[in-house]
Amino acid sequence: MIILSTSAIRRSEEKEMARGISDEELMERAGRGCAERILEAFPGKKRVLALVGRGNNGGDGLVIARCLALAGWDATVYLSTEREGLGALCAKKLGEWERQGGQVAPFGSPPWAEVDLVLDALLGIGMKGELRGEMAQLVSSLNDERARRFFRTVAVDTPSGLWAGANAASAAVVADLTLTVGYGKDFLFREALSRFVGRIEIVPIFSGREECGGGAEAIVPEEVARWLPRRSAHCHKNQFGRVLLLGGSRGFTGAPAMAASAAHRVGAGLVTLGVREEVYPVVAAHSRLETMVFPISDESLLASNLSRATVVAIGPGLGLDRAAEDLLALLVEENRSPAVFDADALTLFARNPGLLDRLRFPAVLTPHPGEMSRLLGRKIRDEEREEAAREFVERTPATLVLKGTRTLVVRKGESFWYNTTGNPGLAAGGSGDILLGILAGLIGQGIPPWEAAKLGVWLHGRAADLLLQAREVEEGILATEVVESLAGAIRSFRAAACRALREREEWSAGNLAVAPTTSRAPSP
Ligand SMILES: NC(=O)C1=CN([C@@H]2O[C@H](COP(=O)(O)OP(=O)(O)OC[C@H]3O[C@@H](n4cnc5c(N)ncnc54)[C@H](O)[C@@H]3O)[C@@H](O)[C@H]2O)[C@@H](O)CC1
Ligand SMILES: [K+]
Repeated sequence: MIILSTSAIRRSEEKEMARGISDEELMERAGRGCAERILEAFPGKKRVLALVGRGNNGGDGLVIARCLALAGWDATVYLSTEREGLGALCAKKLGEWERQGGQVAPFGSPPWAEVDLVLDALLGIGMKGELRGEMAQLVSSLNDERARRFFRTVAVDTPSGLWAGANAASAAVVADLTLTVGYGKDFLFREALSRFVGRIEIVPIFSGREECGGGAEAIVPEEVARWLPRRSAHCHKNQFGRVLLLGGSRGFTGAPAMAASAAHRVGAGLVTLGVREEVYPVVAAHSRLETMVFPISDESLLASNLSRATVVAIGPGLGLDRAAEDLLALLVEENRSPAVFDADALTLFARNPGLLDRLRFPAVLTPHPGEMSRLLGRKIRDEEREEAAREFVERTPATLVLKGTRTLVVRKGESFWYNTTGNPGLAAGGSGDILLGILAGLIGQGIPPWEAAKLGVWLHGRAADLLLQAREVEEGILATEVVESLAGAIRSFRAAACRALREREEWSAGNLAVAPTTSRAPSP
């Protein structure tokens, strides 16, 4: 899904209106689409407080509140301004809300107590400059209350206070989830602003499609669904690849086994794991029974596994000694299948950059910011991620997966692709090993590395998001649990693809122009 500037999004809105779609219908599409995603992300009946601003962002918030109330949630609206100050469409949606029996909290005192979720529909892309006046105070209270009452905040379109000129020190809403409307908005994907934005979902509202963005794309489920097609009933294990994983040394016995589990769980046909002799018995004993473990020191086993592999992944717990260097050099010379490089393999490339130039097979490199800094020989700040990534891929045909809150996938001549899934629960040991295994498992099945990289980072984050949804705390999400959540992640991109089809069918049937007529008071 393309990522655009605010002004380009405004132009898309104008084009849609030129097709005969009113601004009210766009608001209904936006509000209903957001509500559906909120109901999915926060299961069970919740208490929601919708903070409503004067413009169309506030109008979106009122449509969302209406939909949530109709779904049985306990919804309350708080207006950030006196009623006379509301824009026309926002005032109309407020009228619909009240006719439905919706509650409006008294002006001046937002009822923070006893809410599970706060909806930030104060300001969207109509925001100009840094926050001012009472709005700045309201946003600051919201952030303080979130910190002490532990509710979740969902931002509608943008976290209020963020705009193209914002920086990490700007006054803005801190959201757990941002539901952005239409297309991605460029500033939302900046790593330095990710602490405000949280997870991003894009809620499509335009029937037409912009062909060309500003050189950046968001990885969204309805698109990644294409890259892992349904299996034919007539299939056998060799069609799903032979993954060869190499790593594991003293003190690092879990990493390669976790990577192997992840490869299995995304559907790899066969997974072979080569580890150092000194840890071979330990890794063989605690790996999954499905994984075939062998000691790398057995040269004939290594050679035969290398020749038969449909993908090789190397790095987790590999070590940085002479033996690790030799293994990497051997791989670079002998391998002809696609390969994924992570962890110690990246540090070894940083020490010996000439090796990277000798790759004669498709490669994916998955550095975290520290490893990226090592590869480029200088420290990379959040603001420099894109520039550094571009500089790196100019030198090599490899696909680069630059990890971060907004993991970036890029290769020479292509747009930047930003991941939209994942949560702070992934900030724990083992996450990178799981991602490596996912990527290897997908590539091994014949998915081209460039697509597999985008699909893989999405799946990895989504698996963690499903865990967070079920546990409601980020703390203590284990990498092994993320592996077991991968089936749910696969199901969820298929469900999203179905939803995208249904939304388009509803729009073309033209049944969203007005609010539902069913008058039903929200639950008390
Ligand atoms: N662009 C589109 O295609 C669509 C936009 N929609 C919604 O409409 C929003 C844009 O609506 P509007 O243009 O009405 O603008 P907003 O609702 O984002 O905000 C406009 C108001 O914000 C106030 N404001 C601006 N800068 C401020 C500052 N620095 N400090 C304090 N207050 C400030 C002004 O009083 C202005 O009236 C989008 O973000 C989205 O939520 C949707 O309804 C559907 C379609
Ligand atoms: K907002």
